[in-house]
Amino acid sequence: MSSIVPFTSETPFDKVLADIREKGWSITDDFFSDEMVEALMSDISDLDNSYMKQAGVGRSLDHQVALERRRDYIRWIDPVNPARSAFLNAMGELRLEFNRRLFLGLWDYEAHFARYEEGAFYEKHLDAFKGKSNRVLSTVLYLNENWEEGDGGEFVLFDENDEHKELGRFHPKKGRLAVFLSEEFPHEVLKAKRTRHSIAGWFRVNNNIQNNLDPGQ
Ligand SMILES: O=C(O)CCC(=O)C(=O)O
Ligand SMILES: [Fe+2]
Repeated sequence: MSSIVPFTSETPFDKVLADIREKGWSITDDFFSDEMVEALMSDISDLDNSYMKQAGVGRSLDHQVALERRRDYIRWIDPVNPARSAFLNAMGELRLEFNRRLFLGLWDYEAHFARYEEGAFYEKHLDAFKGKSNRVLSTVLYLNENWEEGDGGEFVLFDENDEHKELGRFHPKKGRLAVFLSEEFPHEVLKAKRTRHSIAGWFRVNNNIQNNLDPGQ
């Protein structure tokens, strides 16, 4: 076990759970302790692009790199050091809370670091298509110190019933956590004007689609 204290609040999950129950999405600042977010940021900052891969779109055999649609570098997270272990454990606790209090039956959680270099973006998309994916809830934790107006890279969330109606634009600022229903909410990442770091993740159910447990992308 690591010695990183993940949360500062005594009741870290309440707001996220209430938001998801009421509207299906949540933006929460300071969900994790500064210590946790800073450990994750220093971890990803040390990763050279050559240890990451150009992200693609589509799953499994349909998977392809599509630079006109997204331009981030990713690295999947395994519990190989204290920061990554603490993060996966904390998200595991959140998973259990979702199951206890909202009966979502979430089976596991997968996540990757993402790096958007200057000029990178991710066009509007859904993280899961109905009946085609095990992804139920998407999460994005932002790691960037001092993100300012003009730095671009906003996360834009759209209405579940009208993909042209914006629900909000959010800076990818340090410690901010976005959570939303993967099949319901279109979203995009606007062009970043400086390097932008985050951790994107998905809580999944075990639908056993085509005898495959949703292979990582
Ligand atoms: O980084 C973000 O704000 C969103 C990333 C995203 O939509 C994804 O990786 O699927
Ligand atoms: Fe997404």
